[in-house]
Amino acid sequence: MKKTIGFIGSGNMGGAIIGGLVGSALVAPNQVIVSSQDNESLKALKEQHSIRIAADNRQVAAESDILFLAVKPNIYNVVIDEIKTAIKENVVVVTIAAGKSLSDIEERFGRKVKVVRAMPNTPALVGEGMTGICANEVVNVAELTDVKNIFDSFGRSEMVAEYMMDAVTGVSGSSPALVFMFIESLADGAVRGGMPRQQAYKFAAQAVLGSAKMVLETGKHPGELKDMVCSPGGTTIEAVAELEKNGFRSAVISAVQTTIEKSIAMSKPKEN
Ligand SMILES: NC(=O)C1=CN([C@@H]2O[C@H](COP(=O)(O)OP(=O)(O)OC[C@H]3O[C@@H](n4cnc5c(N)ncnc54)[C@H](OP(=O)(O)O)[C@@H]3O)[C@@H](O)[C@H]2O)C=CC1
Ligand SMILES: O=C(O)[C@@H]1CCC=N1
Repeated sequence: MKKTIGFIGSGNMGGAIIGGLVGSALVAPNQVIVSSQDNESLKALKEQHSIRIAADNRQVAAESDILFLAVKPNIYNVVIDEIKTAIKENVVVVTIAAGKSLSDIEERFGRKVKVVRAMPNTPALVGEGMTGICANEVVNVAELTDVKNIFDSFGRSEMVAEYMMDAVTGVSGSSPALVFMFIESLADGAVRGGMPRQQAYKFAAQAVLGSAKMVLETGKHPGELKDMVCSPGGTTIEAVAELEKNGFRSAVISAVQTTIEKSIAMSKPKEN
């Protein structure tokens, strides 16, 4: 890809996308330009990935063909107000903010800019991201393909209707936090059984990684894969019964539902 890819914001998600993108070799490091308020993270990104650091947000806006807004949702309006007179005529703006709709972004720019709305996740950093994507009608097929290729370069992505973006936020945007809690809990259980902690994290994480791969690669229903682990009268069914007793599935469903509700609440208009 010959385009310049810009990032405003170099925090957890911006940093993960930059790391994944540069690692994938889809673009050369000097095609990536970043600005942020956080000089420490900019320095670290430059040292690690040899990308270009801009003097300010307007420089990134002026040079980018594809411009990622990777700041917190409550900073979007400030950043858009700052850059809206600096962007290139045909720039594709990519928003990754929870609860920011395509029309929120268009309205703030005050004109029909090309906008792609994406919900990625931090596993992008290790090439295993999952991203839901939608776009407004002025983004053409070639532009959308370029943006999708960026997300595909560090994992998987799928086009979804915009109304599904709140569910995407729950099931893959936020869910890594829940999975990390699950891994931590599995490891705590193993530590309780006498395993050294670092070793327990490795065993737990590899079990989760392998289980996820089985879902993706066998195409079998997760319930069938669970049944394959549960020997009659064995150890696993004891754990399954214990989790059911404690409302595990219901707790996870409610947790995802709360992220969806929060994402919807965040999209309600507020001034800043
Ligand atoms: N974290 C995640 O897992 C995911 C996050 N997202 C979305 O990504 C976006 C960023 O989240 P996340 O990376 O976690 O947040 P972070 O706070 O980690 O990163 C935001 C970055 O923007 C910088 N920043 C703040 N104000 C400005 C400004 N005016 N101009 C330029 N840079 C600025 C921050 O600097 P400083 O730290 O100095 O304030 C920081 O580097 C959010 O909109 C979020 O909804 C989407 C999917 C997953
Ligand atoms: O917690 C958040 O709001 C962001 C969006 C999805 C993951 N992190």
